[in-house]
Amino acid sequence: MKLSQLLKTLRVYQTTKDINHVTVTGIEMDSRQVTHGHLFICINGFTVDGHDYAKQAEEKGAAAIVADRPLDVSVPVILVRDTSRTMAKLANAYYHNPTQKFQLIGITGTNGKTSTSYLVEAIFKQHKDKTGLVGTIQMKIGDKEYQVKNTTPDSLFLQKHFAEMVNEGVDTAVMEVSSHALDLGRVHGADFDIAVFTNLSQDHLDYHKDMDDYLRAKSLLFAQLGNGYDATKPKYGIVNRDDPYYEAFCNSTSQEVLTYSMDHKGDITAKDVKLSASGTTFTLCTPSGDKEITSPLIGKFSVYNMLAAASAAWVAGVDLETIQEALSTTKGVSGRFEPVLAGQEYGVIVDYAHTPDSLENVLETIQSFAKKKIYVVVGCGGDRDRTKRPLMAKVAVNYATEAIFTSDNPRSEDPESILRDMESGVEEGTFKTIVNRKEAIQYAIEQAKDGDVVLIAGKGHEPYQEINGVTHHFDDREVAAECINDRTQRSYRD
Ligand SMILES: CC(=O)N[C@H]1[C@@H](OP(=O)(O)OP(=O)(O)OC[C@H]2O[C@@H](n3ccc(=O)[nH]c3=O)[C@H](O)[C@@H]2O)O[C@H](CO)[C@@H](O)[C@@H]1O[C@H](C)C(=O)N[C@@H](C)C(=O)N[C@H](CCC(=O)O)C(=O)O
Ligand SMILES: Nc1ncnc2c1ncn2[C@@H]1O[C@H](COP(=O)(O)OP(=O)(O)OP(=O)(O)O)[C@@H](O)[C@H]1O
Ligand SMILES: N[C@H](CCC[C@H](N)C(=O)O)C(=O)O
Ligand SMILES: [Mg+2]
Repeated sequence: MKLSQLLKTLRVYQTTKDINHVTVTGIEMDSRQVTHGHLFICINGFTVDGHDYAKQAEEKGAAAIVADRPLDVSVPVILVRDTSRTMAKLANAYYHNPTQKFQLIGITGTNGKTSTSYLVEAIFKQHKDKTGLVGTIQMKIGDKEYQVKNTTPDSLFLQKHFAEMVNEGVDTAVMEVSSHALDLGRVHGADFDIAVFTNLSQDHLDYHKDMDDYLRAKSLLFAQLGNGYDATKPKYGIVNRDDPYYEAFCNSTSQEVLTYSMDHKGDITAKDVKLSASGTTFTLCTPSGDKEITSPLIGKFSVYNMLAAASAAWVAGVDLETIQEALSTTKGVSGRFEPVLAGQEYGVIVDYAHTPDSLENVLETIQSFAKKKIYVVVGCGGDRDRTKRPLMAKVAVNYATEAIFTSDNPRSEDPESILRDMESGVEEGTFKTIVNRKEAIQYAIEQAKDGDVVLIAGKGHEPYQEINGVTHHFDDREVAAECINDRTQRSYRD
């Protein structure tokens, strides 16, 4: 593509050299990936400054470089104010505005994004759409799966894969939109048709200054709904009416908003909700009629996720029978309230709860059906929100018969000091600390008796544990199954 053509998408920029004859063969933000003819964009990151790699990009064949300051290179430099946002604009233009060519549903909120996204995917699959999905666990185009590093990847990765979705004939894509992504402009230029808000509670206060700042970032998804695109195309915001922050989301968009609710009046609601250890039934009430839903998903929070997904589908025009069929047959997502079944007589559940609110939701659910004792194995991630640590510890102690504090992903932090932060939220003598996660899981499983439940929280689907910058293979489900089998074998021998 001619660079001058690509730059038409920017209003304010300067070039250090004539660019009329420059053609670019791709856009790259990582100098190590640059090949001949690429346009290299310098991003000032959290770890290093991409401007320091401009020379390397030139040596590797970059045809031009986008920067926010003059550089000592001989290829043309395009000077802009904000290279991150410019990258989103350029990527969008380079891949020919892919998100205008299919329906895009964005989901934001503290908890439930991944769970809701798979429900949305299931409904649109049932509707015979070809689907795309971007989120914490993976990216999918149809049934093809791709690994992702971030819940919401950078704009370059996103636009490139949105273009692939167009080529693969995707009709509807659903994606999780993290607060980091919104704040850093990773979804800048993505043309969302429907924006869904699940809920807001404390998380990520390492990155965001305070809850107001976190809310501001989250609400950007609603703020960008329909901005700068074809005004005749309907856009909708979908908001959880029962969340204390619902008004802020309603007020963040100029588009029409629909609410879903269990406890208030809403456009889409759930009535006669029956929760049990084996699943959930409720009546889905919509402006176009009611449907009985019988779902294998467990817990009140799952009803919220189903309401959010049903609302997005309903507003997109999916018929109620299709929504009913999909919700009734869709099983849980990997690592979300996932039972470990190894023939034991006590329950073992692996769950991705890593915030105070999600931990409380999951424990409330377990408490409602647990016949006897509840053991909770939980830790908190290193290099992340420290202030949620004592709160998570408190929730665990409040609900558990025995709470076992352990390591999650300590990352670069000292595991012991993360545990001290957790312990500061609870009284001495109300918990046990076992730093090694495997030993903590083993301990809980050894205690459990017939009818008890062991919750292993925080890591869900993650197949690794990051300790001191090194990533080791570690899967809570595998470790739990090993511990159960080990105990069973010993009991045969005794
Ligand atoms: C804090 C944060 O968001 N960091 C993201 C950021 O990394 P960074 O700023 O450290 O990047 P950097 O290493 O400083 O590099 C800066 C620039 O120099 C370039 N570079 C670097 C080295 C080199 O040799 N040559 C070169 O050109 C890099 O390609 C980059 O363009 O940019 C990277 C590329 O897009 C991201 O993968 C990375 O996410 C890291 C892995 C991360 O953990 N992010 C978390 C906090 C996050 O974003 N989480 C949310 C989910 C939260 C939720 O649960 O809701 C998410 O959406 O994933
Ligand atoms: N609607 C909900 N409200 C509260 N907690 C929920 C809800 N849905 C799921 N959870 C709990 O939160 C955990 C994480 O769920 P999920 O992965 O769907 O959230 P997420 O928003 O994608 O999280 P992340 O920000 O880490 O990507 C689940 O394992 C469950 O414990
Ligand atoms: N998306 C979340 C994942 C947390 C998972 C938990 N296991 C941890 O490592 O803290 C985050 O980046 O905060
Ligand atoms: Mg997620």
